[in-house]
Amino acid sequence: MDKLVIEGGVPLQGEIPISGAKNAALPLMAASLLAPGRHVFTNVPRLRDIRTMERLLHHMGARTEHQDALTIDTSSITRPEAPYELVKTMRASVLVLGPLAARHGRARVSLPGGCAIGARPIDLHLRGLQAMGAQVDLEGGYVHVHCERLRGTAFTFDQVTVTGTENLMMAASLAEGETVLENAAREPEVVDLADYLTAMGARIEGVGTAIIRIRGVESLNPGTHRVIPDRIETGTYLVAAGITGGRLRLTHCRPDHVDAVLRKLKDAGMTITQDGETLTAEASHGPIRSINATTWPYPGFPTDMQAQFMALMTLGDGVSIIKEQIFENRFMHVSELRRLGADIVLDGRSAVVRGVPFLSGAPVMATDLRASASLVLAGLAARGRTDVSRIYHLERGYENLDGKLQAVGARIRREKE
Ligand SMILES: CC(=O)N[C@H]1[C@@H](OP(=O)(O)OP(=O)(O)OC[C@H]2O[C@@H](n3ccc(=O)[nH]c3=O)[C@H](O)[C@@H]2O)O[C@H](CO)[C@@H](O)[C@@H]1O
Ligand SMILES: C=C(OP(=O)(O)O)C(=O)O
Repeated sequence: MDKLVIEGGVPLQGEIPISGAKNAALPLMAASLLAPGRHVFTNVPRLRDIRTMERLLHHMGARTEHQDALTIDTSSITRPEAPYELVKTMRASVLVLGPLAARHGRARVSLPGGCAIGARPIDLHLRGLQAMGAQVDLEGGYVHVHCERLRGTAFTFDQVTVTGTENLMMAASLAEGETVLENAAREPEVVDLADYLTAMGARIEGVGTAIIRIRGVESLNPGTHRVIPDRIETGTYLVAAGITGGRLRLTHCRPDHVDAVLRKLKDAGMTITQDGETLTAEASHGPIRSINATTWPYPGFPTDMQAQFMALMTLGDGVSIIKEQIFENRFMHVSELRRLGADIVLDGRSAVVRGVPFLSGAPVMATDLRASASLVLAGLAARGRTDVSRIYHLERGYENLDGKLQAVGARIRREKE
């Protein structure tokens, strides 16, 4: 297994191209199950999660090829199931549930189980499918879904759920009649999925708002689609500029998708300018200002940026309170950041971060993707050497992280553990 070795203290300078969004590409890949034939996606990042979704689709009988574009041929889906071995490595596998139920009338999908950031149940996905007429049974750790053609329904989510909204939107696209989803997620990845579904022939209104209306159609056709830029990768590299005292130009991004993050980083003293699809971020000339942040569903501050923002706040000039509202246990980075010298106290769903003058390198490891990213950021700023273990988490979600950082001057390399 590889680890990342970072010699910190270099202000990063240069240009980083932003990749396509993992969390947009995964539901798009699942959507390919809705229409037999050849689906073509461009700007798909090369990541472990994308390969896992490919393996899952192969298991069902699809063929895939990832050259410049990712092509998925779903002409022959013979096994509508998602086995535990694949689902356990990637929760987003649950996104195949809606499309399989809608097109095949049956699905057998392993329950994803808990993970490092919280319990993450899928009860709302299942209740939505039941409301559309599906029979849902849990047996042997698997969800079994059976249905004739799904029926449109009115469904209100108790809680905003991104993949839940995506699953039901896909299912409703082929259902009989109209479905109204209330308290739906408004994330850009949901909008990107709706754009592709619409291109396939689906009739969807209200996407990007809390109420989505879907009028089911008899069948959909495969198409071609470009995946939106990754807003979390964008945010992570913005913090990299701020935490190292550097200046980075991020190209191929969607500045409008990172509004809440930009506001917080500007409040913290960074200068960030926008020119079309490029963001230029420069660290604060004085000390980093400590500011508070609370995570919310989009368009609020994203939970997927909480750990990286906390890394920045460890070097703030005062006290920052960071509140996590989405996941009950998304503070696994705190104990590791402390190993680098950070002063953080947890109080329920809040972290109280007292800025310190500097961080010092140390061996660290993390148990989830964004926590690992926060440790890389802290390591880039720390004095001395930081070894970040278990980088398979990072490989789930960051395309060529070490290569992109090396290109802007970071002293970062892979070594065998
Ligand atoms: C592949 C993907 O897109 N992953 C993202 C997606 O995850 P994911 O879609 O799994 O996260 P959700 O939006 O569903 O989770 C939000 C909250 O709702 C709860 N919940 C969710 C579903 C359900 O049936 N019951 C329930 O109680 C969850 O436990 C959590 O507390 O959105 C999260 C929140 O922005 C991000 O952190 C993840 O990166
Ligand atoms: C939590 C994340 O991913 P997943 O939902 O796939 O676990 C993430 O992208 O930060």
